[in-house]
Amino acid sequence: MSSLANATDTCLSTISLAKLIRADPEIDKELLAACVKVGFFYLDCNDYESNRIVKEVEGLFQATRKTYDLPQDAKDDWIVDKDHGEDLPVCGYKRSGVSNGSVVGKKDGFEGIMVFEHALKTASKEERLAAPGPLAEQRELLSASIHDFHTVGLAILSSLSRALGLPDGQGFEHFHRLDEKCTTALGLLKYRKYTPTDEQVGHIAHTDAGSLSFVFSNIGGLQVLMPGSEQWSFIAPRHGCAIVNVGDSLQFLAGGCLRSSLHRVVPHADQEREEKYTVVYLMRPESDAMLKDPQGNEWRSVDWCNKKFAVFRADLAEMKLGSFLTGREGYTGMVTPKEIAVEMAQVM
Ligand SMILES: O=C(O)CCC(=O)C(=O)O
Ligand SMILES: [Fe+2]
Repeated sequence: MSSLANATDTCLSTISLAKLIRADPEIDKELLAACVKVGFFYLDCNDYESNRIVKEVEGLFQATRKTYDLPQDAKDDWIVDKDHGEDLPVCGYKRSGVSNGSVVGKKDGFEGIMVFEHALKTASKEERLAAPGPLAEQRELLSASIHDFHTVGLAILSSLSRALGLPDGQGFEHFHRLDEKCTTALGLLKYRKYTPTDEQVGHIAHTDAGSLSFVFSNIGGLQVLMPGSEQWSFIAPRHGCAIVNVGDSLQFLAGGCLRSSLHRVVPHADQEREEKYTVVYLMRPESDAMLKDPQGNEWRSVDWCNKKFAVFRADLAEMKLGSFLTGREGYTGMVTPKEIAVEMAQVM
């Protein structure tokens, strides 16, 4: 269906974080337009508080690289392969290749670590953080950056609520109160270097379960299916900018008027030379927030997240049932190895 052969870098709106935090009136309209049309935008963090977030993200990349350089055994100690119960661990790890990937017949090509916001906040300060060494050593950085991302997320949610004219007290931010129990997590991902014979490649096409995702990567590979087309386009990483997207929960809270966009990660020419690392803040509503999907079914926020994870882990036949994964009935948005070969040959 889709062809990588025509894939190009897409052009997204850029929102200034400094203006957003100042609640500049222009921003409300710009942000709403971006979230209605594409559901993806760049958030330029370079102009905010002497680059605080940019520096934090650099620190997180360093800690991520160190963590993935640990021996496999040390990472396996943190494996989590089950639903989010009521009490989340501080940290969970998944190996590469445990789910379906973005290429037909291949498994996923990334290792992932999730650091859960609520568990991190409530963890005993007297004890060492229950996380791999390089992350436990960076507890302050993890806490500070997660706090900053939450603040930025609330500013986006308030801006969208203003732009939509939601009554006072009913804005999206009220479903994301600081300190309430939630499945919000900081994801630290490492994608394998790409070789055509590798059986583990990319990240399957999906919409995000939560409200807002903030993605930072060293190299390309992330693609969005542009609304109203069958064209997948690369979203190039930009220094100091988060690539922000709307997830299912916010789409549901907004009654469908904000777009939870379909995206995936496929090999990019840069990935033949180096591994792709991603730092992603996955902001999700409070666990007890109630959501209504497009079919009118009601979900507790935590149950919607768990449903998505179960689909991620399922075999292909089960994945295709319903529209949980991609928002489209039976659609998996996979590419063929041939399409990748054509794309790579064009770029070289
Ligand atoms: O690694 C990326 O570029 C995207 C990651 C992503 O889509 C996710 O974690 O939900
Ligand atoms: Fe995603």
